[in-house]
Amino acid sequence: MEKEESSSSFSTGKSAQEGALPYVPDCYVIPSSHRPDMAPEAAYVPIIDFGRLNEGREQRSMVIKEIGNACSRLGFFQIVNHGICQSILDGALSTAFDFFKLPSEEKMKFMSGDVHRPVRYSTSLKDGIDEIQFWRVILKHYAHPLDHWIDFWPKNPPNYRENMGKYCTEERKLALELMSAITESLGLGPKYLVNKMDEGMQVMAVNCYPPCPQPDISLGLPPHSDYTCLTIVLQSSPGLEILDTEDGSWKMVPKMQSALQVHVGDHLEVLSNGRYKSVVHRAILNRGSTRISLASLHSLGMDEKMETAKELVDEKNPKGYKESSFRDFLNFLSKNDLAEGKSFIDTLKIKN
Ligand SMILES: O=C(O)CCC(=O)C(=O)O
Ligand SMILES: [Fe+2]
Repeated sequence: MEKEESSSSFSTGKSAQEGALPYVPDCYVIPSSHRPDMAPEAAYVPIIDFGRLNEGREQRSMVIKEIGNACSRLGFFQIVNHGICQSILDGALSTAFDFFKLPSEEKMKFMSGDVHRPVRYSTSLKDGIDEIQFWRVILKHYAHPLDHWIDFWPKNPPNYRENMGKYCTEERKLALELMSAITESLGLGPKYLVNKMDEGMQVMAVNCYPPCPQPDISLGLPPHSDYTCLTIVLQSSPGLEILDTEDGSWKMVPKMQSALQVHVGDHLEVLSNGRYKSVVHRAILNRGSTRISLASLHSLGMDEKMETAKELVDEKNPKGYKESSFRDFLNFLSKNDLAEGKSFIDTLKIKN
């Protein structure tokens, strides 16, 4: 595939080795200022024992406090004892690996650059002509309500729908419980968003980062925050970095067996009137092995506007954000390039 020199601030137009990996983007070199440190410092990430939420009032209120602290300090935490059994986690990761190993024709059936498509396969963020390509392939599909979407998912590998379906169902239950805990931590009560979340969207981003010959000059995913209320991620190996807003450095999220990562998304920042900030993150690469991450993106319904909770607005804390929906984000994404540093949350901020 020939690629024109991109106008993106990241692009140098250098080509990847021909023929090594057929689906890998051509143009993956990023400017030196954005290149990853190959020995990054580890992030100090809170680990929350989720099981304690249901172990009586006292334990619950301690966990809620821990979640609130993690959301306001980092916008990120890991959860253990989350109730999803290991065989479901393993099954989802292994079927994702198998999907990406399929012959290219099979995956190409889902290829699309249209961000509004409910199921799509892509070799970069958008497939636009003017953008830097990142070293990632992705299958994205809607996942809730499951019986509405599952028939659109890949039929191959043969266990994809069953394994990924089980995983998505469990993830969603967990997301609802987490959202209840989060609204409680904001003083809004556990039921504040229950109905809207019940009717909300779940998008599964199945990310695959093949081994990269030059991980020191490229990225799997550029810095971004998710548009969501929250995102829950399962990874096969480390590779996620989060931006430490205190010192402006990138820190590697340590891998913890069976843990799930929770990202505060833009819509939660809006709801909380900025008390909780969406976490800026990126994916780095390695030479040796393919990394898979399953990001389950949870938001309100397609056209349901997320607004700032009026309970969190007062004279000292005026409303800081405009309302927006998932569709508003998709429209933003179709016109803007995240790789150029465009950020959805910036478009929502009200200058007081
Ligand atoms: O690969 C990862 O760990 C991060 C994935 C991610 O940020 C996303 O899909 O939005
Ligand atoms: Fe993300």
